[in-house]
Amino acid sequence: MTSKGPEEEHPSVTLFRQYLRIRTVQPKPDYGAAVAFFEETARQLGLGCQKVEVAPGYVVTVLTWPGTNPTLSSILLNSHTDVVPVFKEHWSHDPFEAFKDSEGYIYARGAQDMKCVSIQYLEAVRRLKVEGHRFPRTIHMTFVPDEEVGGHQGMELFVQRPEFHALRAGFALDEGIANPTDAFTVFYSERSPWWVRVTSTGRPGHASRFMEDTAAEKLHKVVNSILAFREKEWQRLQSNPHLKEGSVTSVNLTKLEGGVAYNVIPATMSASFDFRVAPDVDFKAFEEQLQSWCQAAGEGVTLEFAQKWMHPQVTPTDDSNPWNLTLEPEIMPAATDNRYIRAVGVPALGFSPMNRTPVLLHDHDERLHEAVFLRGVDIYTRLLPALASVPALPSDS
Ligand SMILES: CSCC[C@H](NC=O)C(=O)O
Ligand SMILES: [Zn+2]
Ligand SMILES: [Zn+2]
Repeated sequence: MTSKGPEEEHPSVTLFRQYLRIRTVQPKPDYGAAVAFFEETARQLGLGCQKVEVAPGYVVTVLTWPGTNPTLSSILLNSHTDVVPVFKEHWSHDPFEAFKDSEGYIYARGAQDMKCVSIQYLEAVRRLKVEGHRFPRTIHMTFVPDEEVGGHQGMELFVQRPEFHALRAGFALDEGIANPTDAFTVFYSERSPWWVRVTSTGRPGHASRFMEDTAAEKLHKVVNSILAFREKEWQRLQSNPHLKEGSVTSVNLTKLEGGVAYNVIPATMSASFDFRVAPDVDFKAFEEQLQSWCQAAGEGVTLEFAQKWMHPQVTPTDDSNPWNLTLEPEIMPAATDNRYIRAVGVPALGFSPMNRTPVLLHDHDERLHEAVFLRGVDIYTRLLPALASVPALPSDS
């Protein structure tokens, strides 16, 4: 892959790098600067711009390119504006400088997840508008806050608002994940996040004694049961080449809490788990399984949910592939705002046009090659006319 010198950088790459420099990093994202950036871009592109404050300080920016047939439902292009924190000392370059190396790799938090996609949507629309096109269906681009921490102050609230329903979205696109091969991955469903805290209570006392019924022993049993389940799912994934990561249920032990001193047996200890439940799992039976592992550990072991998504949806896909790209349909291993969009009945796919790219979302040295970025703009420039020209469907009336 070749790249141009800085003096002849493609303007779409320059805009991408400008956006990457806005510090929308959790836990204190500069959302004001991002909203101002999209307002200014809307002005330049001649697009309608609406701001919807879904919670105090949490604004969804909607940029609209009206279609020629207002009776048709619209195409929704969604992207989140926040990015995850960095461990700066592990980066080769400042993650908020959008440094481009001599080969053309752009280093920045958000380069893959998912500031690239936001700018690709905008640049594809810019090109199509400059070329004088109009399409029957309206294209809305939504730029939403808060995805990286669960979307509770972002898309989860937005889909319940009258402003969302007024968009009349008939089909949506949101983020996917890079693919290191020549193929592009398209996500048609997601695993459901269940965040579970198991709390064990037992007899306290002097830690020099063989006390019976301690919180730690019982917690240990539950941890063992859950980690044995993890191993079973891992083996199932490893042994079947047809299964992808999103098709099995994953779990990780992510927190252990409790205790006050070396020589005091604590009365309470807890373990927190991040489960990602595959869409074909019987949720009721799975919850009962969790409960029975707690009961089997002994008295006083309970569980609570900090997050429990119960509406897994699958967006139907068929073999028609108007994009002429090699596509690999998969279930998203992580959770994105697409789950909220699908839950209100809008078919949605997760797609970030990055092939031949290592998966670096949330990682150190997150980066994207400018040529891959620009090819993504080309892809949307071909995809959007196809989507926005789909003739009337039964669901449109
Ligand atoms: C479950 S709410 C958190 C959402 C988050 N999304 C992206 O990484 C995730 O952990 O999948
Ligand atoms: Zn993301
Ligand atoms: Zn993310």
